[in-house]
Order: sequence, then structure tokens, then C-alpha cells
Amino acid sequence: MLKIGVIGCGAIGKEHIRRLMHLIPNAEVVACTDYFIDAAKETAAKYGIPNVYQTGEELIAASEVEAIVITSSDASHAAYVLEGVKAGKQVFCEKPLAQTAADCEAIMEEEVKQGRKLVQVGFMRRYDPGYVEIKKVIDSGELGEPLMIHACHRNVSQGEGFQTEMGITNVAIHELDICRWLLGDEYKNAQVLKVKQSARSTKGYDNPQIVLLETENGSRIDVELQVSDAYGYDIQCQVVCEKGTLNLPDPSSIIKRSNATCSTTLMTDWADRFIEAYDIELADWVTKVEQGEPAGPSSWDGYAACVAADSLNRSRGTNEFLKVEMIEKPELYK
Ligand SMILES: NC(=O)C1=CN([C@@H]2O[C@H](COP(=O)(O)OP(=O)(O)OC[C@H]3O[C@@H](n4cnc5c(N)ncnc54)[C@H](O)[C@@H]3O)[C@@H](O)[C@H]2O)C=CC1
Ligand SMILES: O=C1[C@@H](O)[C@H](O)[C@@H](O)[C@H](O)[C@H]1O
Repeated sequence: MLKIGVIGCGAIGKEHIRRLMHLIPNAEVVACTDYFIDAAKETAAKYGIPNVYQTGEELIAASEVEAIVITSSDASHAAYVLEGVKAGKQVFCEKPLAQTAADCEAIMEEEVKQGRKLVQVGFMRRYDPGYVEIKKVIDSGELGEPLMIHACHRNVSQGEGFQTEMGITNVAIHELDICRWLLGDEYKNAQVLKVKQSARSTKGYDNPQIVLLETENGSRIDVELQVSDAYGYDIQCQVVCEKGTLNLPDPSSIIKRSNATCSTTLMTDWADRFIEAYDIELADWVTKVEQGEPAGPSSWDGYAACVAADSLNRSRGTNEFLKVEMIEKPELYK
């Protein structure tokens, strides 16, 4: 039984606690904390979590906590991950791993010093059956070389304080990870474009944006990013190969025929759209950690996405493709 402490009892923190407590037989949440301590206390009461800590640092140091799940806000991830790794504990960190390449590098340095993988990043799409199937076909070579990916990431809304740059670091970060995973390739150049703006987007951030990427092997990627005011939560991905194309399936929905109309329902948020992926992801993390070390997206993957995100944000308004420059991959991640 893996004894877990959770930092951050907000939307996804509670979702992950529910699955760790009720769906994953070899996991138990033994401690939680939140910046708003009442959120932690309420969550602990609801799920029967025995220990509530005032701070993340106290939770990381607690002797009953064997592994840590970080589901606090983006800006707080890097420091908690580093602290967890220094304590020699396994860490599952929701995306993004960090906000800067330097912070990711510090995490990798510490992991390398410890001599084993201690971090998994919450890029759950790698566990989504649709993306998994696409990767299988690409890797089989049946359709020849992948040439392009056309993707869309459309959200209904964002919370207070959302900014243009977060469209990349918080939202498109999923595409930055999944595209390099699907292609088995690294990024060479990146550019973000501000295109015709939606008249419904009046909250001070760019919407939509278009992300353009080129990989080392010459594949091209375009991602349409609508972070707000779309009609639903709609994630699309089409991989164009030499001998055919592969499309991510929409989640299944009943087909309703009524009033001379035929319709299906779209989902409105990530929690429902990727529910199966999150379930598989956390179950896999717990099992692999119990066996020795995690097998999912590593600190290196968190770093690669972070570097690409940084190039994209720096390219805004320059009209230029910027280089995506990474350090040499440490042996631990090869
Ligand atoms: N993989 C995925 O699809 C998703 C990932 N996420 C990621 O999960 C994280 C949490 O997102 P949500 O749950 O949607 O946000 P949220 O705002 O609902 O919850 C965040 C919680 O963390 C707490 N918190 C903030 N700073 C803290 C700190 N320094 N120490 C302890 N607690 C702190 C807040 O009080 C809040 O309760 C974000 O990093 C987000 O990017 C969120 C949704 C989906
Ligand atoms: O990670 C997530 C959220 O944090 C983010 O805000 C959403 O745009 C993403 O679709 C979701 O998967």
C-alpha cells in the first residue's frame, strides 16, 4: 500500500484524492494540505484523511508520507517537487513541472544526484486510449512517416487572473507534450501567432492564438488554442502521415433523434473528457512506484515542454520562429 500526501485540495486535487482513495486499491491518502487550510480540512473530513498539515514543506517531511502528489497552482510546483526529490520521496506533479527551464534543470540535477527517477509529470493524455492507439499506428510504420499534426484545444472558460502566456504554459502545454510523444521527436523551432480575435473574448488576454512548431525531423505542428468562450471542451488531433491520416476519436455520446434533429452532447471540462486517462495514469504511477520507479512522463518531459513553452511566449509579437534550445539529455532519462 503506497501512503500518499497531497498538496493542493482544489479541483483536480479532490479528483485525484477520490481516485486514490476509492479506485486504486494499492493507494491510500494519509495526509493533505492546502494554502487555504479550510480546504484541506474539509477534504480530509470528506475522505477520511488522518493528517492535515499547515504547509507543503511539513507534509513532504512527514514520516508517514511515502510519496507526494502535487496539485497546487502552477507557480508552486517547482519548489515542492525539488523539496520532495531532496527528501528522496516519489513525486507525482500535475503539469506544468515548473515555470522556467532553470527550475526544471534544478529538479533534474537533484534527481540525477539521487540516482533514480523520482518524478512523474501529470501529462495524462499519454494514457488516453485514443492517443495511445494513434501512437501505436505511427510506431508500427504502417502509414509511413508522420508529416504534420493539426490540433485544437478549446476551453469554455478560464478562472480569474488568466493571462495570455498561460494559454501556452497552462493550456497548450498538453499539446507540447503529446505531439513530441506521438512523433518521438524534439522541437527545433516555435512561434505563436495572435490571429483575428473573438469579439466574445473581452477579458484582456489573447484568444484565440495559433501555436506553430517544427521538429528536429522536419514535421510541422499547428495548434488552434481557444482558451475561453468556445462552445464546449473540445480536443482535436489529426496526424497526417505519408500514407494516411489518424484522427483522435471524440468521446462516445448517445445520438439523440428528436424534433427532426439528430444530436450528440459535447463535454464542457477536462475532468470528464479525460476521466479514463487520469484513472489509468494514477493507477500506473502507484503500481510502478511500488515496483521501484515511475514509467510515465519524466522530469525531462516536463523540461522539454517548458522550454518549448518559453520559446513560444518569447516569440509573441516578433513575427519570428524562435529556436527551442535544450541541454543534453542526462543518462537517467535515456
Ligand atoms: N492534467 C490536467 O488535465 C489538469 C491539470 N491541472 C493542474 O493542476 C493544478 C491545480 O489545478 P486546479 O485544481 O484546477 O486549481 P484550483 O485553483 O482549483 O486548486 C489549486 C489549489 O491549490 C492551492 N494552492 C495554491 N498554491 C498553493 C501552495 N503554494 N501550497 C499549497 N496549496 C496551494 C489552492 O488554494 C487551491 O485549493 C494546476 O497546476 C493545473 O495546471 C488542473 C486541471 C487539469
Ligand atoms: O490542464 C488543464 C487545465 O489546467 C487547463 O486550464 C485546461 O485548459 C486544460 O484543458 C486542462 O487539461
